[in-house]
This record gives sequence, C-alpha cells and structure tokens, in this order.
Amino acid sequence: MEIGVVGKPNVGKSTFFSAATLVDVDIANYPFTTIEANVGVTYVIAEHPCKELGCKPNPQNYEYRNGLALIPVKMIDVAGLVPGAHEGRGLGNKFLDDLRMASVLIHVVDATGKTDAEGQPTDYHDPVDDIEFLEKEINYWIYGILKKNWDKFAKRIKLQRIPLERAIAEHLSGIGVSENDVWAAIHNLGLGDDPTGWRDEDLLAFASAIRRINKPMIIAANKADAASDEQIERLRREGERRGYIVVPTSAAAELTLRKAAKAGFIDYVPGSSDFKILKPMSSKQEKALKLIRERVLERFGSTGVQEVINRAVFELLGLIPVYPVEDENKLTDGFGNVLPHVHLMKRGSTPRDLAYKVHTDLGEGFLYAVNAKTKRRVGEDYELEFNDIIKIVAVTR
Ligand SMILES: Nc1nc2c(ncn2[C@@H]2O[C@H](COP(=O)(O)OP(=O)(O)OP(=O)(O)O)[C@@H](O)[C@H]2O)c(=O)[nH]1
Ligand SMILES: [Mg+2]
Repeated sequence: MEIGVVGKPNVGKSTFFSAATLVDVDIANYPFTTIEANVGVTYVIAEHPCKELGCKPNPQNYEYRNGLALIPVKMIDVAGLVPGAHEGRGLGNKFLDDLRMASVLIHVVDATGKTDAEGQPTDYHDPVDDIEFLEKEINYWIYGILKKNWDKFAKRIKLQRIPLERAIAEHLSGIGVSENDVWAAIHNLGLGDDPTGWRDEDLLAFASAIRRINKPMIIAANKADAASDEQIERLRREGERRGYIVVPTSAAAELTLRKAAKAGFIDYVPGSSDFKILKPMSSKQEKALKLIRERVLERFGSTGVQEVINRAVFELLGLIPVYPVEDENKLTDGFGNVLPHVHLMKRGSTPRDLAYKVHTDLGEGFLYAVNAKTKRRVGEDYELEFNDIIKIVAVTR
C-alpha cells in the first residue's frame, strides 16, 4: 500500500512528506524544487489493543509508543503539477507514473492563497480552483494510459469476445486497477459493452470514474498556520461540497516538532495536541516551539498531518488493523511474543482473508478462527473489526 502526495508546485508537498517520513528532502519557496520523486516510510497510528487489555506487546512489523500502534506505510512525494501538464506544460505529467501504484492520494493545497496556479508567490489565488485543476490533470493522465492503442484494443476485445472488465483491467493493470474497479466505473457511467462505440468523451468520463474509485483523494489545507479562519472554512466547505475530507494542516509545524523530538528536545507523539520539553534549548528554538503551540496546536488541536494520513488509510481506504495470534489466551505467537504482527485489512474482510495474508497455507487450510477478545469461535462469515485479535485454526500439510 502506498500513499501519494500530490498538488501544484510550492504548496508544501515535500514539507508534508518530510514531516511524515523524517526523510531529508529539498524544501524551498519556489516551484519545481522536487523533480525526482521522494520515497519513504510513514506511519498510520491507531490505539493499540494493549491499552485496553493491559498487555505489553513485542512488535515485529510495527512500532509501539504510549499505548499506540505505529503501522508503517510507504509514502511518495512527486513534482508539482501545473494546469496543462497533460499537454506537456511544466514538467508534464509523466512523473505521475511514480504514483501508478498509489492507492490513495493526499492533495496538498496552499490554504493561504499565496501561491498561484504555477506555484509562484502571489497576493491572492483561490485555492478552491486547485481542487478541480488537479482532478482534471489526473483524469488526463489516466486517459492517456487508456488511450494508448485504444482503437486497436477495442476492436480486438469485440472481435475475440474478451470479457470487457477483464481486458480493461489488464490494460490498466499498470496503475493497479482491478476488474471490480472497471465494472463499477462502467456501471456508474452506463457505458455500453461495445468498447468500439465509446467516444472520446466517454473515455475521459471513464478515466475520471476510475480516478475516483482507484485513487481516492483527501485534501490537506496546508500552511493553515498562515491562513485565516475564513480561508480555511471556505476551503473546507467547498472541498466537502465536492465530496472530499478536508483537514487543515501545518506541515512546517509538524516538521519542526518531529525534528525537535528526534533530537531529544521534546516528547511529541505525532497527531497529539501538545508536546513536553525534555531538555534546554536555545531561546530561539524555544520561541519557535511556543509559537507552534499557540498558533497551531491550540488553534487546530494538532498539526493535522497525522490526521490526514490516518483518515486517508482508515476512512478513504477503509483499512483496519488486525492482530493474528497463535495462543489466544496469552495473545502470543509461537515464540511467546505478545501481538508481534499487525495487518491492515480491508473493512469487510474475514478471518480467512487474514489467514491468507499471514500465509497461503494458512488460508488454504483454514478451518475456523477464535476472537481472542471474546474467546468466541468465529467462522468464515465473520467480519473482522478494528483492532481484532484473531487466532486462526487451520489444517496444514
Ligand atoms: N507557513 C507555512 N509554510 C509552509 C508550510 N509547509 C510548507 N511551507 C513552505 O512552503 C514552501 C514550499 O515548500 P515545499 O515543501 O518545497 O513545497 P512543494 O510542494 O514540495 O514544492 P515543489 O517541490 O516545488 O512542487 C517552503 O518555503 C516551505 O517552507 C506550512 O505548513 N506553513
Ligand atoms: Mg517538493
């Protein structure tokens, strides 16, 4: 699973990325600072079951802090997109290919309106315009992939009577589109099952539907520290009207806090509403942190960065953390480790899906499962819940 960070130039994508991953990257107040994509690991953060159960975990594929599970996910920061990128303006949109496998996108918007459509400093630009422009450029990117050899492709499907959903999903497999995605897009649009009859505008509408299904997007109303309440409220209202979750963020504040925490100056858990000073620092540093407390944490409740990541994964993608165990009484694996592994599962998944995720053999030999919290035996039709702890019983060869 990958999270992509997108937006026009100079809005704070790399600052957001660096805050989220602690990877050092170039950050500067001019467009196209980033050209090659930056890749790193960030964390989604959820309450850990041990908080409720009073256990002490031995995490192997995640981290544990103050009763929270920090679950790693890949994040990618790409170059800025400008209007007309699909016609080659700016850096074009070829670098979007770096986002082929992203399952969710964070659209970073400059909520202050102080960067124009090209990423240049300006007195006022309406950030609401950025929402539609980005949708359009991504639509054209998918359209471009779709359009490649389309006529020949459509004729072949028709002639050889290849199932439409399967053929198009294969055509778009490079961006991680499934047959279900294709089916949903075709049905949402009411497109006919003869692809040779699809007009250009049908293809574009199809690309747009695929984008909504396959690359869901959340909006980070960034530079919130420098934006007025009215600016943020308007962006939130207009974003929500278009179906988006909008979260005010200060990527710059988050970056400062995480760096200060890494250097041992403060105790700060990403996503929280305050920090604790641990050791003396220069008066300049202390002043900067105090400003963050007053202007960001007290005003918004957090810097918003972690909230964006969590909501992208838990709400937009509908993933839930689930912990497999071998001994449901001690919550351990075969080596005595308490809750060593967590898996992010799609909401609606079953214990058998979890079994497959742990190991193919376990999935194939699946008999039943035990919900370790209730000690109840659950079958194949049980829907896994957030923070479930599951023992899988299977016959293995
Ligand atoms: N006030 C404020 N400034 C920010 C914030 N986030 C980023 N900036 C500033 O915005 C400018 C651009 O930041 P970058 O992270 O380089 O932006 P980008 O979107 O990656 O830019 P490109 O790579 O050129 O597309 C820098 O001067 C940052 O310090 C924020 O939350 N608040
Ligand atoms: Mg950048």
